[in-house]
Amino acid sequence: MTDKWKALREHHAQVAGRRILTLFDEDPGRAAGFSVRADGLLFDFSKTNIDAGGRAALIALAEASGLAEKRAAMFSGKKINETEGRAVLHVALRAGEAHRILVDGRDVIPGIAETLRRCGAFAEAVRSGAFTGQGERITDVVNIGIGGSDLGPAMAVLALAPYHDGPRVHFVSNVDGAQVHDVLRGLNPETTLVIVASKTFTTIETMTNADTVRRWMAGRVADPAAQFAAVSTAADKTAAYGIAPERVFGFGDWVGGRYSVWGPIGLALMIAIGPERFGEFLSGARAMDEHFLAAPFAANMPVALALTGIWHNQICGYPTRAVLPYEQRLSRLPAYLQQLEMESNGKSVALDGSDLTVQSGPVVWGEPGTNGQHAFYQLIHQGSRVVPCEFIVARHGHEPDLAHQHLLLVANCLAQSEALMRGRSLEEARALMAAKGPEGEELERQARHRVFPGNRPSTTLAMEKLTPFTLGQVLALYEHRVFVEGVILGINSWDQWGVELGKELALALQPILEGRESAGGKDGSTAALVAFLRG
Ligand SMILES: O=P(O)(O)OC[C@H]1O[C@](O)(CO)[C@@H](O)[C@@H]1O
Repeated sequence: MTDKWKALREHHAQVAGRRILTLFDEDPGRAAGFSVRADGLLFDFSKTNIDAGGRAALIALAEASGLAEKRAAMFSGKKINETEGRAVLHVALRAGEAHRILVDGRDVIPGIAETLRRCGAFAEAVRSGAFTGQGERITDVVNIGIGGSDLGPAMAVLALAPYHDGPRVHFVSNVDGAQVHDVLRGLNPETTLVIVASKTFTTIETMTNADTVRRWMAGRVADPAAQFAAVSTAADKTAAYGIAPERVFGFGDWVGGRYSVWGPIGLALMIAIGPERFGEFLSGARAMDEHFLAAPFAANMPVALALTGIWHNQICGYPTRAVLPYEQRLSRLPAYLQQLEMESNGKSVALDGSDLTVQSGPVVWGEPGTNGQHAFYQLIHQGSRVVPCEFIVARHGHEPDLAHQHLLLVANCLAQSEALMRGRSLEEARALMAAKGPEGEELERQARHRVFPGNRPSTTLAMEKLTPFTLGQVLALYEHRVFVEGVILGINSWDQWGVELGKELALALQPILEGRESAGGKDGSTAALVAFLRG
């Protein structure tokens, strides 16, 4: 463990248990001092136990990790994905044509621009009815993909529902046939466009679902392949699958699946909201990239979000963090962030192959408010574990005639972070109960149940309104947060070897479940479950 980590731990030992509220008494300017603004976004981390000394120690840790150099390396196309020998260039997908980024001596920007133009033209053709498949205007689009080839576009289509003016868009990801069955029910094969989205074009769930949908279509249309498009890095495999090259949209292996919504994996979103709005989504991300590159660490939003994460997880030892959007249309954001954060930073081996000496990245979970308030907030307020909460809220909704409901939503969001910090003391609980009647031991017993320990940290990310631009900003903010945390932990955030073993074992279990092979070599539990579940 380096001196910087030790310094942080020592600082934490001195301030642990201190009431966050006292920091506001000591520093009336705390709310402004411990928040960061960027292009209309406000990130407030003042309701945490980070003080000036803690922030300085966190920034020193970030500086010592080589963050500035690694950030420059990522943006310039260096092969920072060391275990796979790849550059990491999702930022190139939104950089704009004025840039030049070399990978293996070749500028990747012209290819990206060309693919974006092709996607835009195809999306427009589908939206306008110029693309008719085999006869009729497309009414429904089915995106088949999983992980990064599903979560990004599925989350964003939902988030940007007010801008949705294209055909209906559906998503199939799970190998559970129930999902594809339910999605296809009610769709007309003659007016359905299928997008097979898979970076590798080998993922078993996606290819199995694609086969199922192709069979469904073949029952009604002469040439199902004419209504299939593909998004993939594997042009040879999409061709072998029979998808015409003019409907295949590629991207480089330097875009990780969970970072790929900005390119052709976003095609379903582009069809839903149109290329122009999609361009605004990219502009929002680009604005966050520029901020991330230019702002000093102390005023840098992704750095502040990441350092708050490091403080809570690796220093305070809180093993999870909750993402709580007070925005129903962001209901898939926690799932999206689960993949982004946990597939990126859920690793306990450092870049040099040694074991990490600190905790790997945290468990990320969440649900939109106010729904979560009526489900799991009980534990957040009174459970024995501390869960740092990340609130997300917008000043305005999209429904002016329901502004009173939006105001209630905002009030709830602010009330929760206030309640988490402030809590309710035993004395306050006693006074509350005394007014209701019980006395003596009964009053004491009842009061204890109504105590809130408080002093529970939270952050709030606030925006004007959830638009394509602000959604782009928010997603890029979280991407860069993951990057900064990964650099500080000294891990490779860009691979995902941890998903491989289960895939291999599932393949080996198929013939056993079919009864073609014996469960002989399996452990007792797996063999018994096979016996129970076999056909
Ligand atoms: O786009 P593909 O190649 O089908 O992969 C889907 C997902 O599977 C994973 O590789 C994990 O299994 C993710 O990283 C990825 O987003």
